[in-house]
Amino acid sequence: MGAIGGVELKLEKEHKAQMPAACEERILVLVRLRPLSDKEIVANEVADWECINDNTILYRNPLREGSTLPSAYTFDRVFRGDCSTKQVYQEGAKEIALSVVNGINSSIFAYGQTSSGKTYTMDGITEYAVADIFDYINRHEERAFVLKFSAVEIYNEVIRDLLNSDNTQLRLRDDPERGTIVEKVTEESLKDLNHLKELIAICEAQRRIGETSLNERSSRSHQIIRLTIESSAREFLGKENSTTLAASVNFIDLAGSERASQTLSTGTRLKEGCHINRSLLTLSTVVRKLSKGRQGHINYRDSKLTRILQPCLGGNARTAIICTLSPARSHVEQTRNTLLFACHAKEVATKAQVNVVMSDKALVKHLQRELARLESELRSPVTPSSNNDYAAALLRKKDLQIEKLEKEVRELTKQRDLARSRFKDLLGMIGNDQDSGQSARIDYHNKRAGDTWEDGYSETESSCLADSNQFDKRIIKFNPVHNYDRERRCHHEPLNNHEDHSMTDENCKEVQCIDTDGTGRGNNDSEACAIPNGVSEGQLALTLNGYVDVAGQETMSTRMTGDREMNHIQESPTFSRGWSCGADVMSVTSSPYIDRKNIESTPPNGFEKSFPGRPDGYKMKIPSLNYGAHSGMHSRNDSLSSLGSASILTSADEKIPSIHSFVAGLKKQLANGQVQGTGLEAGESGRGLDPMHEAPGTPVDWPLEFDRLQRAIVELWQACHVSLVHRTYFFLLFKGDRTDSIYMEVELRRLTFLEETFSQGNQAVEGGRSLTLASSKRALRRERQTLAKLMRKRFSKEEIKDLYQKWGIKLNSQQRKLQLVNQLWSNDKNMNHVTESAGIVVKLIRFVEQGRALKEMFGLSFTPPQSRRRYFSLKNRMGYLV
Ligand SMILES: Nc1ncnc2c1ncn2[C@@H]1O[C@H](COP(=O)(O)OP(=O)(O)OP(=O)(O)O)[C@@H](O)[C@H]1O
Repeated sequence: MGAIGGVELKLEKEHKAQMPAACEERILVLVRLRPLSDKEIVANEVADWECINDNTILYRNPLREGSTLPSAYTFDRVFRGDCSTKQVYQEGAKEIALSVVNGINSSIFAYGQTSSGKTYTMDGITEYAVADIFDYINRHEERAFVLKFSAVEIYNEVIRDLLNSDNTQLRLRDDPERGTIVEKVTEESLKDLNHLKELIAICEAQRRIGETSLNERSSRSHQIIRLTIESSAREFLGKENSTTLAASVNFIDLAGSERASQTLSTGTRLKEGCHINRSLLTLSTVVRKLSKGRQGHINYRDSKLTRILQPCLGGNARTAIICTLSPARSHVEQTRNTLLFACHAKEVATKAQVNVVMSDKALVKHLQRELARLESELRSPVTPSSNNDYAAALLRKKDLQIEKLEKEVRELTKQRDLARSRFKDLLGMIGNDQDSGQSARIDYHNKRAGDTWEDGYSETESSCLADSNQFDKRIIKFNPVHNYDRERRCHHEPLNNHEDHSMTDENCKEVQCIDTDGTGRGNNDSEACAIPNGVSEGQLALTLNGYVDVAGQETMSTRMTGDREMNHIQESPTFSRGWSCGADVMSVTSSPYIDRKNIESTPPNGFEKSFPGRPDGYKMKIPSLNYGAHSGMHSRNDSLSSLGSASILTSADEKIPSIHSFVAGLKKQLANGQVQGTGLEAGESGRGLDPMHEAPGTPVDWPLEFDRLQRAIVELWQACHVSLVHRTYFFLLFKGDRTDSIYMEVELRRLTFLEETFSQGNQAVEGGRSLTLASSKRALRRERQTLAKLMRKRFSKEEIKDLYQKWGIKLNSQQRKLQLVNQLWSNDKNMNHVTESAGIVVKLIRFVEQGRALKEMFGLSFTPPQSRRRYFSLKNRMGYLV
């Protein structure tokens, strides 16, 4: 709907009936096979393609029988070589083209390899369509029409006005209402059909054409002819209730994809060919991505062509694509590429709307009416209306959430008190131990390399594990719009050259317009990595770091800043919570479910301003976990905690509210209708209200979503070569509790970022350390070796034998333990395998799950973890620690 200022506009009945507003439909895909050309006949070319009916084209090549490539392709309509352009128009493109007279944007474009017949087809289609448009105009005298004509070409990524003989380069501009527009393009008012023919002749004369060995008159540019039609009912002209239908039809004759080896291009032709192929490549990438749904970043901005065509590809337009083919055997590869493009295109949906422009008067009138309605609603708030009902329902929902939060607060307070009393007991016992001459203080940092823990886990092993997780200890920038459902790339495969936009002229020579294996990606996803407005890098930064409970000091990992502060052990036994950290996490982690626009318009933490109150003097000091190769100081807990605790980096003096004040403030805001995104003002539900349970987009069907997230994470672990210990730890801690969603999303984003970074061949440099795919692989290999060494210590001979049998390892084979460990976590698709692997790793490293306490290492919890060491040494005396 052509909305002006967000106002819904009324349509004239006649037009509304013909095309309901916002109608989603697939792109119409037509395929036109041309006959063999004279040149091809002379060269004794064979026609390998045949249209076997109106919808199917078949590849018949006796030499290729048994080939795994598809031989039949089905489309909305296919046209044989002897079909005329008029037939293609009448039976294919006409309906779409003529939508324009009803106020619906439409586009017809021809796509195909060089010399396949695009210009031949589009010339005819344009002429027939315009003739029909004039015919329509003549038959509808009750309406006044204004026609405007413009034409541009994109030549070597430069836009030129085809109605203007000077070579001025036109620029593209993004208009908030009209989308991408070509600035300063000439628009001629059309008088009649003859005038139009004259203008088309001018365009033809201006367009860049060159000779190649495949086509004497090869179009070296993409041509876009645009006809804009506005119409109003004469009866209402100049009156208040006058409305205008306004739409454009684009006739687009693309330059043809080409292989330099076939066109024998050199010099200028070769350069043109490179530009042509490059922009067609972007077009095919956009179409391919759109064909898989609109998730993720669509790289329209990678070429001028796709920027201009954006509305035709998934926007407000009806679109028909005519794919032209040569039947010649020598072109089979290009023909297949075109058909592949056509297959993707037929999956792309657009959402055309009737575009209605109101006269200023009508608009003012409409706005006045709207204002009056809103005022009257405001004056009588008790009057039941759908809005009020909605608001009431929303408030009820929020009340329930608050109740739930309060319950949680009570529960957490209880846990905190319990922890405090445990802590006191512990201190008492430490005192006793010290009195008796046995220091219970665990000075991890003074442990020497090679020391062995009482559970037999040596420092060397520990350091290996820690080392393998170095990358966990870096700062990660979130990618707020990245969709983790997007297709996974295999890091072992080379990046698809076809999508390397930095290709040289040399490799351009053989570039094909289609990404045939579908694994390629646009190279310009940088935008997707942007940090949402209003979110500081600090807030977005995660540092994966550890938690160490040292000598009975209560510390929290929820604010790992990675700075010097962490080098200290918290002096005071004050127990603190990381609520503001949690709130930050929400603001970041909720984003996979919301679109970029929402992210950008939503403050990272709607509550920060209202709850400034972390108690003065709050300072969390967390012992540094030194993983450095030189330190030689690794503790068991160091390594364990390094494996994946994710916490948000916030500024050291940030204020953290208590949960009570948070809830109280929340209630107050709700009562005042101030809470952002409560839906009262924007019609959206609960954004930012309860970060734990109502994170925007937190799925209703959590078990299903949990399963999906878990699988995505497991796959990414595998793709990023993440430490097995980390995987195990995470996997066992997060078992489907609804509140796990936060941790899972944090992890998912961390991994998505890593994968993205690795796939681009970049290194993640965080916390002063660099991490590459290769270094992760190496670290993982070392970790597997370390785990293999632990096999003997953790399992009995019989158990090991059973494991070998179960995992299909020959009892007399070499390096059996390593073979076994190499199999662990190797199948990211099989959750049974994953569970079994986790079970073995857990035993190897002797983790004991401690529920919430350990979850804290991943960033959010209010319960202090117990020291493993203390657990072992004191458990007999302190049953409640178990
Ligand atoms: N369906 C058809 N029937 C008869 N001749 C055709 C047909 N399609 C194309 N031709 C002829 O094939 C030749 C190449 O066609 P055209 O120039 O339209 O190809 P193109 O795809 O636009 O090429 P390029 O991308 O190089 O501009 C022309 O001589 C044209 O007349």
